[in-house]
Amino acid sequence: MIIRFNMASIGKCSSIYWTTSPEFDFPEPSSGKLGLCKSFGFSISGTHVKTSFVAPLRAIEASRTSQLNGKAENIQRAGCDSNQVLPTNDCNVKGVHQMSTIGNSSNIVWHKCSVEKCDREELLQQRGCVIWVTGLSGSGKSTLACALSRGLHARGKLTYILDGDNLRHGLNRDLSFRAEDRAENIRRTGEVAKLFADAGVICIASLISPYRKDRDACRSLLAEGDFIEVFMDVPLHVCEARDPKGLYKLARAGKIKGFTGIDDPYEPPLTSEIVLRQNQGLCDSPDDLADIVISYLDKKGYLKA
Ligand SMILES: Nc1ncnc2c1ncn2[C@@H]1O[C@H](COP(=O)(O)OS(=O)(=O)O)[C@@H](OP(=O)(O)O)[C@H]1O
Ligand SMILES: Nc1ncnc2c1ncn2[C@@H]1O[C@H](COP(=O)(O)OP(=O)(O)O)[C@@H](O)[C@H]1O
Repeated sequence: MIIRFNMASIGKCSSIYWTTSPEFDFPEPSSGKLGLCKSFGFSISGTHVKTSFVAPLRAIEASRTSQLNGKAENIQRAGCDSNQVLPTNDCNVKGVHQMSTIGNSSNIVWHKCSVEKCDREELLQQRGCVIWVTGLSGSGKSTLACALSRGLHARGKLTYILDGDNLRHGLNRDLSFRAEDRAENIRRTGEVAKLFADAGVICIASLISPYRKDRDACRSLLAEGDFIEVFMDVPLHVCEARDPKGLYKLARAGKIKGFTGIDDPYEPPLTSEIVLRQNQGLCDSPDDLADIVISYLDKKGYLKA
């Protein structure tokens, strides 16, 4: 396993690192692994013919409210009523545009396409969701995220990691570690994670995300069950003993202010879907921890369409 840390100052943040996936071998591609096509049967002159094509999909079925993430403010989308039947190719039905005001954006209209989340899921043979890994710095979030991505990849499942450290190199480079900026960091990441889930991807977000209300706000962006919170329940003294980047040492010495767990709060989840904690003072290996999460996904039906 090769993990290299390069300390950097990006935008308003200092002491952040790019997290590299431990190197791993990709399995040989096997035909049909991702199940691109669904087989449909039809008859020609009484002969049953099987054909394969990407399912044209549920235009007729119109939209499911779960995919509209209806909790995200009062968005009424053109032709998106859950009871309304849309013609196959008609993404924007004329005359039914519904203007909305969302945050500071007014006069905006939701554009819908007949290729939807479930169609992408059919293609990928998995269900899009967000695995939200939270915990103190050094609790093993990034390591778990990589092990999970590796384990799922080996099973032919498409994942993408949104790592807090990494996002602060780009999308979130303008944010500091003040509570408001952490909240904005989590909000943006939650929105991006939601898009990945909508794409049918199993999105693994790994951020300290110290505030319960910020994590809960991300949960509320997704359909019931699609936000899976994983709490790395590793005590501060263990994280501090690990201190792979030397940040706890700097925080104890007062050289980093507002460091989570030292002079900044961490609110543990109260009802997370999965808690990963030490057994009698010993941590399971990252692969064993990843297997716990993979079993959960399997049990809940996320590893098939
Ligand atoms: N003040 C302070 N507090 C906590 N962490 C700090 C701080 N300054 C820098 N770092 C480094 O930034 C990484 C955490 O970034 P996140 O985006 O996950 O943080 S947060 O969710 O906005 O709280 C975190 O990475 P991880 O160790 O992977 O958690 C640290 O390396
Ligand atoms: N399950 C584990 N058992 C033992 N050590 C671990 C485990 N997971 C991670 N570590 C080690 O703990 C340190 C912090 O892990 P990391 O994934 O960078 O945490 P975080 O992303 O939460 O800051 C690293 O040195 C890593 O090798």
